[in-house]
Amino acid sequence: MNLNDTPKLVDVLLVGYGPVSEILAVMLARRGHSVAVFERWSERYPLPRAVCIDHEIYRVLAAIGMRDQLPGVTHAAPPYRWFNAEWKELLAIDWSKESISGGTEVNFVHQPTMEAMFDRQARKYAEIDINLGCEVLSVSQTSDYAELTARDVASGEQRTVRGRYLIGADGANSLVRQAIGAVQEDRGFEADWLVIDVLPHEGVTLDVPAAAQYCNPARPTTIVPAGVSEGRYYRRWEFMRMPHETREELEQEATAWKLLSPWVTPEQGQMVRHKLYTFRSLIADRWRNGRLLIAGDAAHVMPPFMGQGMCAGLRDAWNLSWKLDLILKGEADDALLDTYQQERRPHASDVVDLSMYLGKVICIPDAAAAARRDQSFFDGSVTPPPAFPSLTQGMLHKDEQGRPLGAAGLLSPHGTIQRDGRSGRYDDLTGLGFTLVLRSAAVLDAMTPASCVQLAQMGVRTVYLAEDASAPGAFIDIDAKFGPYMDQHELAAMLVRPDFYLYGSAASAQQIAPLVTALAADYRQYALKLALTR
Ligand SMILES: O=C(O)/C=C/c1cccc(O)c1
Repeated sequence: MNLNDTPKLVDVLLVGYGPVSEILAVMLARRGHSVAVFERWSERYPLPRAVCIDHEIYRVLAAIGMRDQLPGVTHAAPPYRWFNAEWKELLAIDWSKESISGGTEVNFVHQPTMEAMFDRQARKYAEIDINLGCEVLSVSQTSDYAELTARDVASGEQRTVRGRYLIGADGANSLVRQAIGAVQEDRGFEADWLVIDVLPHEGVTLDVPAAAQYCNPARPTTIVPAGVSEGRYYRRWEFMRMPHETREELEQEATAWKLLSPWVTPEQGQMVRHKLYTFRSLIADRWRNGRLLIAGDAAHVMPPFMGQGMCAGLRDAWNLSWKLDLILKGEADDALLDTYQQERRPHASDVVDLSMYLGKVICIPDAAAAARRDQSFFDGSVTPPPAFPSLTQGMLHKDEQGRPLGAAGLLSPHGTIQRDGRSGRYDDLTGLGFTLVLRSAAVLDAMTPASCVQLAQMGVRTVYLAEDASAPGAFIDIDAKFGPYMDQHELAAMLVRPDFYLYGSAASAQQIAPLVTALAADYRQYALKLALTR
């Protein structure tokens, strides 16, 4: 394009090309929407940052076309254990246990390898126009479009592009966040840590804890896997900067090897990176202004101890994608996008708090304070960590005070099923729209004809658990993911949204009619015409 062309109009402009942007581009393109991405750097960021994806994100990535690639770039997490200076366990988070989505709670990834996979996926779509080496200089909007001006870093040439929406996934120093007038709320966590990744030499097995926080006040230390690439398993260490140390001292390669020496030596492995990061806790007060939105680190930054930094950003993308899809197709009102911040901000905020809780456990460089912490864990007087959040606001079945009713806002389960003579993952066999999942055929039989008609008009499919999957809508819960979940939450029915969260639930067949009526009211409020089919 040269300078004098009329600015091109695409569906969505994306600023930044990290994992959130890559995945959002794929999510939109696979629904046929045009996307233009602008990224200042012409090379991918070479250093791994995140190392974790949780079960929900694994399910999302599988659902958007990467199911077959994921096993090659992830590995199951071991239990995540927290120790004091004497290696007595303070806290254990079982990341290895079976999750409601199937597979372990957490998987470890080598971020550059996973991002290369995301990039390959994005480049399969003609709908995605990737502009690397193009720095976004300014962002603006009118009532009809969003606009950005970008400068080709190599040639200096500038161009202006328009999109119906513009998403800033442009990192912690987001230009788009400034453009929407958002202010970062600082939750007050700040600590410098040296982050080191090591690739053990071939054939070397290191004698190190599988995944641990070593809460030694003399040197708080993280020891975790760092993913797999081409069959080689990486490891990560993180060392907190002590009050008497300078950042420069800590960042020396010699210092890094000295800190690693109890665990690994140059004879055993290659140090592939070492970099000092300041872990902080920030959340933007505003995630949307008209056609401009932010996602990922632009909207929230958290300490890494819960492994949720990238997951939170990918959740933003997933939440945005089904709403943007409907709006861009003319099947929902733009007001649906208001539910993005309503849903994602409180969730991300709780994850920031949870990450800070963990950060405050380990970031104690004072021996007396650490002894008090240890004692509080041993005598049980410690405040337990907050629970992992669900959705609490937005497009959910709520009471008159705006509180979620029943199981509304929980993440739904996922598993292997049999349906229509085929066995496979539920998402692959059932599709991704609004779906009413019933506990049994008896619940289906007890539904009112009016509810069945309303559901059909809204494009909501109905499926039910059965012993025999020959009837339409019947499926066999092969690995017992759905039945036990529904029994645990006492659900006769759960109404699942396109992003796998429960819009609402019914404890009995009789409660399905008000649930369906509530969904119909939300359909009217957001002018939803038809639910997604795939
Ligand atoms: O994936 C991330 O962003 C961070 C992962 C992680 C996991 C465990 C301990 C840490 O300090 C970081």
